[in-house]
Amino acid sequence: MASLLPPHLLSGHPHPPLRLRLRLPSPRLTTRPLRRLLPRAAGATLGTSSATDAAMQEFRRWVSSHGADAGAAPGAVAEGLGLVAARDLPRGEVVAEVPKKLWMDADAVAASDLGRAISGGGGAGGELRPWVAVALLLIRESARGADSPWAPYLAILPRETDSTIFWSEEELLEIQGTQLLSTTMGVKEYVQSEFESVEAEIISANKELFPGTVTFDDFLWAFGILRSRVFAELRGDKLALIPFADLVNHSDDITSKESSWEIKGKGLFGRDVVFSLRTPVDVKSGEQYDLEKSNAELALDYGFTEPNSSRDAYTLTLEISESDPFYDDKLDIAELNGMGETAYFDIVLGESLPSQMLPYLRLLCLGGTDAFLLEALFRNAVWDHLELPVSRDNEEAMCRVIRNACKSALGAYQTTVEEDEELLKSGNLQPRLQIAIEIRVGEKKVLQQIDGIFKQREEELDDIEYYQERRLKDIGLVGDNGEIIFWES
Ligand SMILES: C[S@@+](CC[C@H](N)C(=O)[O-])C[C@H]1O[C@@H](n2cnc3c(N)ncnc32)[C@H](O)[C@@H]1O
Repeated sequence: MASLLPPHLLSGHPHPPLRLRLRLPSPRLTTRPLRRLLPRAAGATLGTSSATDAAMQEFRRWVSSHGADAGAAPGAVAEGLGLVAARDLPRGEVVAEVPKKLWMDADAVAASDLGRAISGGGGAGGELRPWVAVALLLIRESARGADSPWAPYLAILPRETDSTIFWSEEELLEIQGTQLLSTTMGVKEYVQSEFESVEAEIISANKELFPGTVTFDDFLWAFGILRSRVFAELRGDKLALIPFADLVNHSDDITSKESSWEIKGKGLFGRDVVFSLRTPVDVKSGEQYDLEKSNAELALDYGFTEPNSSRDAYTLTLEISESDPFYDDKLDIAELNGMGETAYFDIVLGESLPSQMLPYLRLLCLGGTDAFLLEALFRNAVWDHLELPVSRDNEEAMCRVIRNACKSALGAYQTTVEEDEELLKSGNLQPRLQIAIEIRVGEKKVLQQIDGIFKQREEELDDIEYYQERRLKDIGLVGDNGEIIFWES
């Protein structure tokens, strides 16, 4: 999905070529100018998180008429719209109870004229990915304007968030060199390709459902809405937009991972399905996000970051090169240990390296006189050996390749950590610029941390105990202080 720059190759013999890929940005940005021709529900203001008073009133009425507003009501808050407690709510209190008929999900698609067109048309329509089907429902219902049963909800949806998928080319320049730019471009390319196929197979074949022109930006809007509002656990076929409950904002005070919602039966014989949301803490704010997300993921999905260093992360992508003379053996060993040809390691600021990273790296770098460890004879024990340093050559190659990769990745940023920190200190930054700076400074710090770990390792190369030494000790030929034990004496 993400576009990758050419791999970093470890050249020279006797070590095999090693491929270490850092996800880096595509050289050219291809953002399209924003253009919206799609009709919108009357009364909607489609600016960032701003709904008109009339639209809000209508939405409140709609929510209330379906009995969804249990303990809270929609209101304007610092993060745009949110759920505002109607009274003091103790922990565990129900704040929203949204009946199934309000959800925008696969069942709603199937019951709509869009669903009939998709299934009637046969072919690819019937195999639509759930998110694509719901995205089309959002666009179709927006096109119906006031006739749509979801009109009051559609009218309060933001036109865009600060997610990087909505950034202009100029704004994206602020994250030049970052992994986030690469991911953002990859996501947009993916959405573009999905759009091209639904445009050809569904949109242009059903002009009566999609009057006017549906643009890529409309489709990207729908994708952005889903990405930022769908509850993480409602994936795949269960994907659903739950109006009203999706007004819950993220609060970094909440550390509970407990799910604060459930889908349950209500009414006579429990036949009416509702989405019930509870407060996870004693306050009015709710929580819906995956707390494990890095700042880059928060920026991509929701358009904000958190000033918390444990959210600064960088993903190292390591890969067994197909041109490695030991490719088959290395792949076999990786697979036997639950890994594959490519491995992704998320490195978090202030945390140690993921435990599998060093063994995997040593495996990639294995060659020359160490290649005997790749023989079938060692297959069951080799991973244990890789957990510890194998040889000076191997350990040195591993440090060199990682440090070169860090150096090259760090060279792609336009600013230094110090410059970014100065900018952050100066304050009063536009939200997107603030996000951009926090992301790029965070990534650089993680890269510097990785480089530092391997620099220190390089300095210790002469003092490390390697495989041969451990082996000699194991079989009693070397004493604990490294002296050779002669049985003749
Ligand atoms: C599920 S929606 C919540 C409702 C949203 N505030 C609205 O106006 O429609 C998630 C979006 O709310 C905003 N948001 C939520 N929590 C936030 C926070 N802690 N800081 C900044 N923006 C936040 C972001 O735009 C995010 O994409």
